Amino acid sequence: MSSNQHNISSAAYGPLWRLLRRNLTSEILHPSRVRSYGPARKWVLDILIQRLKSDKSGVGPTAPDVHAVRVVDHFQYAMFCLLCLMCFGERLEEKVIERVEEVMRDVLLNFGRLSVLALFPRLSRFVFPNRWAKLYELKENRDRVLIPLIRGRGGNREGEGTDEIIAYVDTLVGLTIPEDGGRKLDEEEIVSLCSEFLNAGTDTTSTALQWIMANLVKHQEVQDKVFDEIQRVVGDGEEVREEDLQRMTYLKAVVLEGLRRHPPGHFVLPHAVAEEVEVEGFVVPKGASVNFLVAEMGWDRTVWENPMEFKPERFLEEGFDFDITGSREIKMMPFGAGRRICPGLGLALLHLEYFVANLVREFKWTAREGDVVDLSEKQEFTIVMKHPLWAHLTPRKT
Ligand code: HEM
Repeated sequence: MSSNQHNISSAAYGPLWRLLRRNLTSEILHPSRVRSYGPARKWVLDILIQRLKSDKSGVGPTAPDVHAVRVVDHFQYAMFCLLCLMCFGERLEEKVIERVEEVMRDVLLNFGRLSVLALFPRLSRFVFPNRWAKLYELKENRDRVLIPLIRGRGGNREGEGTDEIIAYVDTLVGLTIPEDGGRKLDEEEIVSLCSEFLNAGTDTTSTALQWIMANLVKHQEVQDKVFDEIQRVVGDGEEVREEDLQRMTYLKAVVLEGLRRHPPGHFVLPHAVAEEVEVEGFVVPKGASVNFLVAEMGWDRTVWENPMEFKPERFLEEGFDFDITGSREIKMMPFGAGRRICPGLGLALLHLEYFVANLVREFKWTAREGDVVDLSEKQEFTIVMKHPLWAHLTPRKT
């Protein structure tokens, strides 16, 4: 994630940022609200399973009954669907979702190239006119697809108390800013916050999901244990539901191990130092930009035994009360730590546990014939698999 995508919320850590963060965490990411999105999760799960089943791209002539699927695009689509629903409150048509996804992806893919414009706005207009043109084009495309969705919603909150979903957009349209004369957010600000919501939660979660599933393909014994736990807890139920996940400690350990071994971001967002401070003899001046080696922390040999191994059991050893928020101690911090910690942490963990459990319940995941799962990394918006996962998906229920 990058600071520029958070142009409102991270522009200044001040009253507006606090207001927006409180709105997001209490209105949308609060556990009770997240629970109300349960039917949406099931809807998206069904879409995902359907897409995985009907993807014939890997079926060879010798194995027509077994699917080998390149899973990453399906994961991304599923996470995006779910966040679109939370953002705009509607089960949008597939075509609309694809269009929104396309423009948002374009923004992400160009991000690295365009971030220099924010550093030297005046000079860069002469040096990089084409990049400025691209920036305006991206913004126009984004506005063209997001503004109708925002206006269509109308920002009413009448759904509260009924079955209708409260969407992030509704909460933003209803927001007033006391410190700024009680004004409302303008449309541009709302577009920007919706983009942040969609971007921050899609790639991070789908990347983590891919890494975890890759490890379950590579380590069949871990996948078997996840499946045994599902059978024990859910039996023949229709779906592993949010409430079932609370009783699945091995699954939780698998997700944590995935985030430790393959954090989607190797750094947090850049942070500016508010006051000059001395840390272990080093003076860090006011205004300096600092960051944290997130991945290195999770791989630290002085903290973790055989850190490069995928071994979920390590999280079970002490009775499973691992603190991923870093409020007691910091052994890993895939979501950051402190007041800027990822506000989507709870939602992300829920989505990862929910999809891993249901995907393992639906299919046995094995490597594509002749393939070895390659865990090399590549830097994109997040740290992705250099060679995306292809897996044979054998339905467990016949
Ligand atoms: C596995 C999934 C995810 C990971 C690993 C992750 C990680 C992070 C990290 C490292 C940060 C920066 C923290 C810092 O600067 O100290 C962050 C910020 C943020 N994340 Fe997440 N995130 C994930 C999912 C989500 C989801 C699902 C959402 C919401 C829908 C979300 C919303 C945000 C927002 C809005 C920020 C910016 C917060 C601010 O400006 O203070 N993230 N995330």
